[in-house]
Amino acid sequence: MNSIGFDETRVTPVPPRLEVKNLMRSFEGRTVVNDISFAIQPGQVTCLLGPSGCGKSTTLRMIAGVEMQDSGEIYVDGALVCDTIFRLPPERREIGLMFQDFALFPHLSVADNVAFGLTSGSKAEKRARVEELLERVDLMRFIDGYPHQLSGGEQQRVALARALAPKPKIMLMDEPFSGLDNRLRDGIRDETLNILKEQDTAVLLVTHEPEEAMRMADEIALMRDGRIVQHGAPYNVYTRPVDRAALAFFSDANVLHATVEGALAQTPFGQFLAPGHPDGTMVDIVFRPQHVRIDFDRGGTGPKPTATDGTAARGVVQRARFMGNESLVEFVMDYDDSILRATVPNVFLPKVGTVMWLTIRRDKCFVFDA
Ligand SMILES: Nc1ncnc2c1ncn2[C@@H]1O[C@H](COP(=O)(O)OP(=O)(O)OP(=O)(O)O)[C@@H](O)[C@H]1O
Repeated sequence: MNSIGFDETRVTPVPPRLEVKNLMRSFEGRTVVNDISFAIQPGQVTCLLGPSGCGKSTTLRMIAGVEMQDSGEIYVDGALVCDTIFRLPPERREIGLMFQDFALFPHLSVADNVAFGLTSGSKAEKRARVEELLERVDLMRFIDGYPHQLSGGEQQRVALARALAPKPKIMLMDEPFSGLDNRLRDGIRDETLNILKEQDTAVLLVTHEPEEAMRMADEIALMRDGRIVQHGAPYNVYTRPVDRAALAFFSDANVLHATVEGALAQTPFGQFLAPGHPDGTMVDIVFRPQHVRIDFDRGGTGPKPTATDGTAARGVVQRARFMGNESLVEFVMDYDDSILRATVPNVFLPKVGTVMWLTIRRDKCFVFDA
């Protein structure tokens, strides 16, 4: 009982719109989806992000009902949709699908394509729903046209309208924007997201592109070898990676190798705290190129050591490239001839062979078991 006499323990929690529990799937003795669990709320976008072959599409196909799991359960609004005994057919799951090849029916008009999934309602009601959706995706002028008369982006918007027509509770999207050219993609991504949020649809988006996941997701589930290795808000997944591979999936990564002595790792950039790593173990100190600071050589010395940046180490410019918003400078380091990369905002293109001193932002480094 709380202070206003309300018994919070008797409130039934609202179940997630989509919940999957312990999904498993093997092909020919190889486990490709390994104990996947997650939940998505209405209006929330979760991205399954991972390299090719890690099991993203298989997970999505099991939720859609076109692939059967070996074990595990799928729930929609708290109701069981599929386990190893019970299986609701795909068309009764109230799930919409969008894929890269959005496969509109070429012989059907735009209106008939959008109406395709509408099974109930009178002819007039169906027509009204089609018009409402085509208005929403700004394609009313094409209502009587055919797919071949539309650009890739317009076809994609028709596919979205078609998927939304039966008012699905959940939208499953498998790399839906990868067939579009860059100029179109950002606009269509944002517009699609606005519409799905507006309709309170729970969205599961599969992608192998970190930028797409960061741009679209409320939550990212990072997958590797059939497992979710990290799950959280994009900011947390990016800034607190669980391991070196998770960090390197989002950006270029520099690595220093060191051995731990007395909970400290000694490196050419000074000491790093390595709590929890026993003495004698090898660790990788990993950091992104944007967290490397560059200083000019001052008669054979670099900047003085500081608590935040540690000791400077000397390197020689091997390559410098202008990348648009930033410049990428590659150094061969004096201490072991390894390569370190630094990015600098705007234009900074030092000549090959220039001697410089590098320091690393200590608070942006991660110490992982090697
Ligand atoms: N029907 C099948 N029979 C045999 N192996 C399969 C089958 N479907 C998928 N696989 C294998 O399962 C693994 C995971 O495939 P899946 O399509 O889920 O990966 P993905 O992460 O979506 O990759 P991509 O981004 O390339 O589509 C792959 O190695 C694939 O070859």
